[in-house]
Amino acid sequence: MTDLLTITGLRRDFGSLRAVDGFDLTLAEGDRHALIGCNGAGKSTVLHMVAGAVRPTGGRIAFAGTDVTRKPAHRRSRLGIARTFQTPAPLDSFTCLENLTLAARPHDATSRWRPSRRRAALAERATAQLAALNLADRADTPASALSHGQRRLLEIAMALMAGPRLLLLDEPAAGLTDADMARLLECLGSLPAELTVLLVEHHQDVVTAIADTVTVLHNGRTLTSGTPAEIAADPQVAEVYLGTAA
Ligand SMILES: Nc1ncnc2c1ncn2[C@@H]1O[C@H](COP(=O)(O)OP(=O)(O)OP(=O)(O)O)[C@@H](O)[C@H]1O
Repeated sequence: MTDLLTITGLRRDFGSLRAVDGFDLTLAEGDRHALIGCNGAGKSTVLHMVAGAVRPTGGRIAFAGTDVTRKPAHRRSRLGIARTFQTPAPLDSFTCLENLTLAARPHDATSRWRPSRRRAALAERATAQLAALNLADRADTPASALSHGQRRLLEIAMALMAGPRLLLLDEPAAGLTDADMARLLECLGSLPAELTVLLVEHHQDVVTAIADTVTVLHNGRTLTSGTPAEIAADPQVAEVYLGTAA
């Protein structure tokens, strides 16, 4: 497998606070990696820097052989990086189908087609994406009428409409009911094998189900990394979560 994402010495200061302090990570095509750690460890800041929403203070991010450290979010998105947010962000007054076709527009490879053919092709892809996430019966429902769990799934579907190579998921399981969690796990379990996923998540069940490898962040630095089973058995990690680590 070739490396898709290489993060080297990544740093971010907010005033005098060093939120991310020399973070390294390499992901190959198809890797499923989780970032875990206590509140304020720096997980979301790493994700924001990979997405291009927060500018690093130092370090380098390379994606598919291109240095993207200073590239704006929309350029990274065109290169194949898609993300979801801690709070789902679909457009409330638009239907699920409309949200999906809008999400695909900037990445639409059919732009030279006649408008009617183009619309039909996009709608077909969007319908297939909704079906893949068990939302087929919600195609014409406004996003505002969805449950919190369905909005999370819709947001993932929107990210997938861009045809990404790297999917960044920021706490996809936050606030979900058990039933919604089961749907989310099903959805994440059926993502294309070649799609690389970098996940920030507090729910251990989700991390164990999705991730092959895990990095534990503590005070902006990597405390340790390993398989979910290795991390679950690591006493250092337990210390961090119990608040007894330095
Ligand atoms: N825009 C910002 N301005 C100032 N400080 C920030 C900003 N964003 C994050 N921080 C600080 O940086 C540190 C890391 O925050 P971050 O959100 O990355 O942590 P996290 O590990 O994702 O936490 P959580 O699990 O609570 O989401 C925290 O101390 C946070 O308060």
